[in-house]
Amino acid sequence: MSDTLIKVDDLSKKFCRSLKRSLWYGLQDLGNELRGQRHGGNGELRPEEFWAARDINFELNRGECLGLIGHNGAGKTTLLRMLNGLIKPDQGRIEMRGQVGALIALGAGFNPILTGRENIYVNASVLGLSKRHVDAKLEEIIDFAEIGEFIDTPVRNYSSGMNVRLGFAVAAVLIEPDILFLDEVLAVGDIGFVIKCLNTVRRLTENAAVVFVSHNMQYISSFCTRVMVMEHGSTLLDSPNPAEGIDHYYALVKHEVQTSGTGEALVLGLDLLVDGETLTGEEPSIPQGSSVTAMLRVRVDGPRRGAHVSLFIHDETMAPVVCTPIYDADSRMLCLSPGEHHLEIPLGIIDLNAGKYSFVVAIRDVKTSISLARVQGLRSFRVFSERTHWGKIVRPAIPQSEIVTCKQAAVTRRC
Ligand SMILES: Nc1ncnc2c1ncn2[C@@H]1O[C@H](COP(=O)(O)OP(=O)(O)OP(=O)(O)O)[C@@H](O)[C@H]1O
Repeated sequence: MSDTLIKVDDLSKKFCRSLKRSLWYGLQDLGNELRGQRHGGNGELRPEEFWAARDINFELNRGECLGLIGHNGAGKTTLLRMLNGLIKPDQGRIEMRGQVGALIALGAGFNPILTGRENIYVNASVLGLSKRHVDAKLEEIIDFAEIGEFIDTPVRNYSSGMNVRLGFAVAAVLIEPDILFLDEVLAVGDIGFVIKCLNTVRRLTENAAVVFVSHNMQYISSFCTRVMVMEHGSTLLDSPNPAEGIDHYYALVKHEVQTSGTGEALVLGLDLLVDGETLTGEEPSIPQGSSVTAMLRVRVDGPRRGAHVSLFIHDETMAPVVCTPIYDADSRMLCLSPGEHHLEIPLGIIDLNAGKYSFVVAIRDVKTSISLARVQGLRSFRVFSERTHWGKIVRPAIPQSEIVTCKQAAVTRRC
């Protein structure tokens, strides 16, 4: 039988862009509430108001981890704040069962003038936990947070990383929650702490319902059993297949085509052949492991000495991941003479991690290396796979028969 811990029905929250108006509306709403009326019941917006979250519905069972993804301002934190009771919804219902732990933004609800130790006790008493319970867990919390003697320093003197360490330790170790909300908390931790947190999230998810907000698709892919994609406060997709949710999210990322250089060369077009077929559509999905050929058309108007051309693949943050310098038959950089050129460039097997990518074409003067044309954000595409792995390149699975076991090494380790 399913063990539903969170049930959300038609949840909506609106905000006002103008502070002055928002204060006035707040007073109006208070007056209405005192008279037993509730503003927004029929879903209307007053001037300068907008829906930060709109008609959100989901149920989450014990053992499930829901990943919330979407652009900045999509409404993820607003949803989490409503779930955690930090802000009141304008419409809809939330039902939750069990102890809730939450780490939303960096705050974690700590009082800056109290020490870490004092904050642990205050947090515990707010949650109705006894002093005995905290005493028994205190060392474990301090150990987990790895903040040593800083436990007796006021929290206002903590670095953002220390704040998160203590917040995570309280949420995970002290509370042992049935429901856990995590909002981008791992963004400021160092790698050692992040790995520890991720292992803890995995352990907690076995026995809790977790809602996890992150812009890191590797985290989402590794830990979430479901993904909800949000845009402008609404749910675009709620999928039990994280790979589908992540691919949908990448489809929302727009790569602007930008051109620079002296203008003495032009990129006329770039088509992709995937497993021998020309790829159509504005932003196609290429299954990981496909064989891809780039068909590049360029025109060089000058200089007479010729031009070199390079092709790069950039990821969704525009960081370069693949560089393809183009050589001639003598293994020298291909030199394009003035005129129009059609180049067929085999890129081989696409072993990129699932994600969104685009091409950059750079054409440079052979002699001076001055950029004649550089086009970026060209022919964006998505690589699709059932799993978003860690790292940029995913090597093909190695059959077990090819893995050599080194017995000597095993003996050495035992010693
Ligand atoms: N207290 C507030 N008053 C007015 N507008 C707000 C308030 N809190 C959030 N917003 C607005 O609501 C929208 C949703 O914000 P929210 O923080 O939920 O987005 P998000 O998806 O968590 O974004 P990010 O990925 O940047 O954290 C944004 O336009 C934001 O500016």
